Amino acid sequence: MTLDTIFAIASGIGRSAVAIVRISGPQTDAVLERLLGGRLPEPRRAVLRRLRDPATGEILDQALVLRLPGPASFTGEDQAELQIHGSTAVRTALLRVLAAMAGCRAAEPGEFTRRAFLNGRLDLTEVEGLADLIDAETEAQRRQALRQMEGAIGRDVARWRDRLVDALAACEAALDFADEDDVPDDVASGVAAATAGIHAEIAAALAGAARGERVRDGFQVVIAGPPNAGKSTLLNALARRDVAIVSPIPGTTRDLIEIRCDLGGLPVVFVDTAGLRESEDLVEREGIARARDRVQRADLVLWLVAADAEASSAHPGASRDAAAVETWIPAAAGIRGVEVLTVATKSDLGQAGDGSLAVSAKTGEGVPALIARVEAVAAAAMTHGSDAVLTRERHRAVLSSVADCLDRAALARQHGGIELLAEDLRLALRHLGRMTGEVDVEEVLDRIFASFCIGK
Ligand SMILES: Nc1nc2c(ncn2[C@@H]2O[C@H](COP(=O)(O)OP(=O)(O)OP(=O)(O)O)[C@@H](O)[C@H]2O)c(=O)[nH]1
Ligand SMILES: [K+]
Ligand SMILES: [Mg+2]
Repeated sequence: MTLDTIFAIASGIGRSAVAIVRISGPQTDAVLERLLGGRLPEPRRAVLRRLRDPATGEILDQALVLRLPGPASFTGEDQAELQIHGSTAVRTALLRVLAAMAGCRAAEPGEFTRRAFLNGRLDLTEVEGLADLIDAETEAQRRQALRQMEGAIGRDVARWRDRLVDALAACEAALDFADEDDVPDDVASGVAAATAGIHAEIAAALAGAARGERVRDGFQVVIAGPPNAGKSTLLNALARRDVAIVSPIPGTTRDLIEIRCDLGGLPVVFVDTAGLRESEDLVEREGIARARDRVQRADLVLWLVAADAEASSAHPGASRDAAAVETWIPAAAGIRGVEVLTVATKSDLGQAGDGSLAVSAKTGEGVPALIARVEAVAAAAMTHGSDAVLTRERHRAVLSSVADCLDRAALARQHGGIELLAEDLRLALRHLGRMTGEVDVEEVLDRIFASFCIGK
């Protein structure tokens, strides 16, 4: 099977001073020869050359040309990179000429990385780390993605794998030599010690998984409270732009509105929600249902109570005293098991209850203090202890299956035979192989590569 040679602009869309065109595949040198009119540059040395349309001889551009022969390239194949001028006209002309060359075609999103994976240059977790690094918006995300791209997960998986393979080999040796089905004592205790050790390490990794996922997806702060508490006004103040509609009419907001922020290098997502109250309006009820759902999945809820709460409260008989309102409303709204920070809004209109943060989105008073509080809570949740290793739900699912197999292996050792024990260890190894992509995972691959941009 001969592979196509693929090409793509790797430097993003739109006009720029310089654009980078990447080429990878068996025809790379032939393509370069034709574009340069003979004489290939030395490997890994940047040279300034003219690019020509081989069909007409017309000069397309001057480019910095880099030839990167495989297998020591990103994809593992012969590769080249052309730094051209980043105008639409130059890009279009070069892409047209490349597309016309035999065996060449435009790359699919993530196709360079897919080839790197298939050629063993990256394992699946490193591919994920690379995808996250390209998407990283904050320092915490950059650090975490870089660690993963450099093989942090792969190294743990390799250690667990080695020890499982040893344990399995001991079982199989015992199977070959024992006359009966019982596990010889010395083999059994050695295998038990190994699997218990691996199990403990996997449990520790799983315990830190939520932290890693939070860094990747952002710490979720949901702004909730009764209608007209000033939720949308606060979101706009945090975003410093007019994201959400504000009005004196209670029940203005229906959709969830998200903004992503960088608080001291940590990714934080603020979500504005529909005011919580009983409503007959079909659309508002749907908005309230979405708000409740989002509140339950929040890392932190900002419960907003207005200084003029009585006027806007949805609850008949609500106390005029803001302090009393704040103590019963989050629980009355069914918020449980989620960290809640009560915020007294519209402080320009009156006195807030004691103990709560007072803000006025109108004057800006108290907003920096609120941001500092949120940042402190987010920092405690995301940077506590050692750096997290697992960063995706996929990792958690794979390692949970491995842990289940090890639990079964422990039972097999006590109650079953060595055959069963060996089978559970084999299964554990198979599951572990899904983590790094050694075991066939086409569906996972398609999902991961589809999220890449073109040219990577
Ligand atoms: N004086 C004053 N008025 C405010 C402040 N924040 C909001 N308001 C006013 O309060 C009213 C309601 O504000 P919104 O931001 O729409 O309130 P909300 O909580 O999003 O309301 P719903 O989306 O309907 O649940 C508007 O008239 C705002 O101008 C504030 O800090 N001070
Ligand atoms: K409103
Ligand atoms: Mg609103």
